[in-house]
Amino acid sequence: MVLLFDVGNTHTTIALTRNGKDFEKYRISTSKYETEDELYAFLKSFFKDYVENLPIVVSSVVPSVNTVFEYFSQKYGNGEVHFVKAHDYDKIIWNVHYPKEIGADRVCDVIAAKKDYGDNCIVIDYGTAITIEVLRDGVYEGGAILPGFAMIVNALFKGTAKLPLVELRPSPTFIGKDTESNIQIGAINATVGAVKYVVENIIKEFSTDPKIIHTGGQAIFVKDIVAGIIDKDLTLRGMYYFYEEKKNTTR
Ligand SMILES: Nc1ncnc2c1ncn2[C@@H]1O[C@H](COP(=O)(O)OP(=O)(O)O)[C@@H](O)[C@H]1O
Ligand SMILES: CC(C)(COP(=O)(O)O)[C@@H](O)C(=O)NCCC(=O)O
Ligand SMILES: [K+]
Repeated sequence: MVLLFDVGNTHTTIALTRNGKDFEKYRISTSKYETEDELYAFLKSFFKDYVENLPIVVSSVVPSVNTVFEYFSQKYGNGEVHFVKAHDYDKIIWNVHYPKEIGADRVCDVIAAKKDYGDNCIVIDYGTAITIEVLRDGVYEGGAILPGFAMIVNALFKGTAKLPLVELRPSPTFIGKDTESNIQIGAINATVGAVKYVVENIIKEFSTDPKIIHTGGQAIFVKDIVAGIIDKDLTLRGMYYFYEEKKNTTR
């Protein structure tokens, strides 16, 4: 058994798995824990199974909480904590200027895409920010970062006197008849359009058609709009594969 912590800027997904395929998972706000005891209290309220004395894997894009996992591992784990980093995974060539700066969530998405979908993939992860990963002939070539849907809605809310926060869902029409639909078109429909535009231009750089995989908490918004498949557990599987590789290379 291994405990996975996928720490994003909005949510932390906590998952227990023994095989990297089946996950018992729970989602908490990343802002809701600051100590290992608070984190442990969440786990004890969620998991019926024994979660003590386990190795933990952390994919974190929020450096300020990383020490919580060090303490957690010492006090409640088996002392083994693996932080996902591109430069600690040499089964993929990270063909970018600074591999160390690639977000851990992006690293996990790429590791899982390569293992589960092959050497030519484009992965889009819809969260606080929207990330796009390019895996071409088995090499990670980089990608793009866009503001997440909620970030755009929040920016319009904070940057204006009258615009409200609206429900995060695409508008069924492209001519808004009220403020809410006007904002949804601009923040969600238009952002999906931006993703489609970037992906179309990335595909031109491939000699073979890449697989398109959508993941992240808000991937559901592109269902039936953007080609490709939705794979909710991609990041978690990437974390597990990272852990497996770390265990194999340290034997
Ligand atoms: N069970 C859920 N409860 C609340 N929000 C959810 C849930 N599932 C998906 N979401 C959506 O996922 C978003 C967070 O996506 P996520 O990929 O976890 O972001 P990040 O990794 O940047 O923290 C939330 O803002 C919400 O819109
Ligand atoms: C782009 C991100 C903020 C996305 O994180 P998330 O939306 O999951 O909170 C994260 O991948 C990150 O902090 N990346 C570091 C910069 C880079 O990947 O180039
Ligand atoms: K993410």
